[in-house]
Amino acid sequence: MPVNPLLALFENFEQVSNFVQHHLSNFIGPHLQSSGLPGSGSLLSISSSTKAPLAKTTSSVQLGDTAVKGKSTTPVPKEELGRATWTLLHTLAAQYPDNPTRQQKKDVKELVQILSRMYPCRECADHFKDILRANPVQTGSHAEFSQWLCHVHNVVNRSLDKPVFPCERVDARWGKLECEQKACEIIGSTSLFGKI
Ligand SMILES: Cc1cc2nc3c(=O)[nH]c(=O)nc-3n(C[C@H](O)[C@H](O)[C@H](O)COP(=O)(O)OP(=O)(O)OC[C@H]3O[C@@H](n4cnc5c(N)ncnc54)[C@H](O)[C@@H]3O)c2cc1C
Repeated sequence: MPVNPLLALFENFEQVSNFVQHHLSNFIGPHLQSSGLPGSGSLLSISSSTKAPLAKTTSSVQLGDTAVKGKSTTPVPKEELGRATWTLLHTLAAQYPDNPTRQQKKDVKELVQILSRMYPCRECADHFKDILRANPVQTGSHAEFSQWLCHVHNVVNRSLDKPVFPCERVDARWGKLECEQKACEIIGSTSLFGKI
């Protein structure tokens, strides 16, 4: 029986997506979905355009023999993707421990490298690769990682003629998630599992 090439494409996409989700879940933990992000309307926000409309969805899209329910039909704008990605990275940095384990340092480095290869905006990914070459990721502690991230975000800001963010205020802008009983603590934290 002939194989539908679209099905093969979807299977590949699903594998990549699962891989990225697996890496991200190492940092965010299983409770992110039920938590709100703090500070999204913060006074320290330097952007005036944070309310991009969400991509439209349809209840059912016909693709050959396959019905894909609830999938987005509108491409995500570069700006929206950027805001979502920075939110993920800064929130992760806010939760990154003062004394990370070796595994956590390795994971965060890998995550950043994977982003620079797989970020779904080619121009941005290539730009980010150059930035990483000049600014290797700093993972020694919460302060190191969040300041490094603020710095590289500012490098991108400058290249886009956006205002530079004052990095001494990064902890005020990007707080930790509010979760009961340390439920948002990233997996592998020294306090939960001991040092690796
Ligand atoms: C890795 C990466 C590379 C990108 N490269 C490109 C590119 O080459 N070309 C392109 O057009 N777009 C690129 N983008 C998208 C771009 O950076 C913005 O996300 C997008 O233009 C939307 O900008 P924004 O003004 O809404 O705020 P964003 O830059 O998305 O920032 C979101 C919020 O973060 C806060 N913030 C801003 N700067 C900092 C900082 N330094 N530290 C901490 N918090 C801060 C502000 O409150 C701001 O509202 C890239 C995004 C990422 C994640």
